[in-house]
Amino acid sequence: MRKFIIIELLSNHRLNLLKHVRESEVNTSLQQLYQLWNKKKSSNSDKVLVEMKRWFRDVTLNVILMMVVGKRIPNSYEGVETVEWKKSVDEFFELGAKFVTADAFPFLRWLDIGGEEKRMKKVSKELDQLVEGWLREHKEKIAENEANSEEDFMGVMLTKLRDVEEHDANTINKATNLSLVLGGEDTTSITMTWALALLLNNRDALNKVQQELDSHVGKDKLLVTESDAKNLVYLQAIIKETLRLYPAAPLSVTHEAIEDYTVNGYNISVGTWLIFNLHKIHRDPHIWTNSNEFRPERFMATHKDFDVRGQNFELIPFGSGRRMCPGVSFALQVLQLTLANVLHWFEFETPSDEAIDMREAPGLTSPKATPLEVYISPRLPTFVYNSTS
Ligand code: HEM
Repeated sequence: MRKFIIIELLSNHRLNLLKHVRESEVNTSLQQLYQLWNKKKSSNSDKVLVEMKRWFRDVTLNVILMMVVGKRIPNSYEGVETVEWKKSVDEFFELGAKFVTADAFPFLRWLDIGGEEKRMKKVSKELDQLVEGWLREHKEKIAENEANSEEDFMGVMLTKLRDVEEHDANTINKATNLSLVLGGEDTTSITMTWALALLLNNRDALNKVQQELDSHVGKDKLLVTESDAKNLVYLQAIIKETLRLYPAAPLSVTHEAIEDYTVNGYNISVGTWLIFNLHKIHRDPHIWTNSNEFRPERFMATHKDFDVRGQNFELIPFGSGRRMCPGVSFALQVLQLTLANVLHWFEFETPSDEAIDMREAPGLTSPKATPLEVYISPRLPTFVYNSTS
């Protein structure tokens, strides 16, 4: 399934073919944000308060949903949540990060202390019903018009799994598409939320990236394209520094040893769970000077040749090796394109010019975590927003 996903969806070749989806979704979301600003601005102030965490989440979800199941969701950053199933997704992540007694003491599992297993079963059912609905719609669409069947990944999978027994084919299709939505949405949008929060606390870096945009793109051009974004080296350094300080999966994904082996002098026996503390590795003071500070410049000087694709073990926000994140290229494209555009289109300010308390974790998706509410105002001349290209 990993190979299939990479070949059919996440390879550089496939991603290039889907460039228009990313550019169009980012453009639509920016237009909506601009319209929101236009509607809410007052005669005494051109600043409008927006919940950017929700905006980042909506744009990421729309890019992924369009590619995977050919769907979009309505905006939620204007106030109320518009899609009921996001609550199930939030609960999924909350439960995934929870310490469950039975993980450490399996013999206590039958007691389900804290009731987490019961909640997990409930969430799993809700998410299954969601993706079941998408699958049903796809089948109905194909029954009406076979020609449209391969417009998105779920459609491609339906064709490829034609010869597999129906119950198994449905399970494989639902599980694969759900794992893509769950694996890609939260991680990518959290990283953008952290990046903006870090930039708001480091105004020099914010000014510098906007200057880079002005010199490479120019204030008379509305949309930053993916080919423009490739040349924004300071923005890329900001993304790496954000992924270093706030890896979206700080403890990565738990691995289980499938055989006995020795690593670095430690004997690991079969069945052992291995949890990678990426947060700690990324802040190792022996590797990173001023390891807790946000210094994107390090990726243009001392760590110029470091990338995040699993080759430099000191920086592995996407993991490394044969189970590393297959969505790395796609995630980097979405991060670069969305951040480049939103920083090009708008000025940002925190309410009452206060620094954001990073311990309050604006990046977390949990409904209890702090939203990232900031003032936005346009930074390009009005005629540019009114132009269509
Ligand atoms: C900033 C964005 C992202 C980060 C930081 C991230 C990070 C990770 C990490 C740390 C792992 C575990 C690697 C390991 O087990 O060693 C992982 C696995 C995975 N990621 Fe991502 N990811 C991101 C975006 C995405 C996207 C956009 C997708 C798909 C559209 C995706 C799909 C997956 C899948 C399917 C796996 C499981 C792979 C396997 O078990 O073989 N991720 N990701």
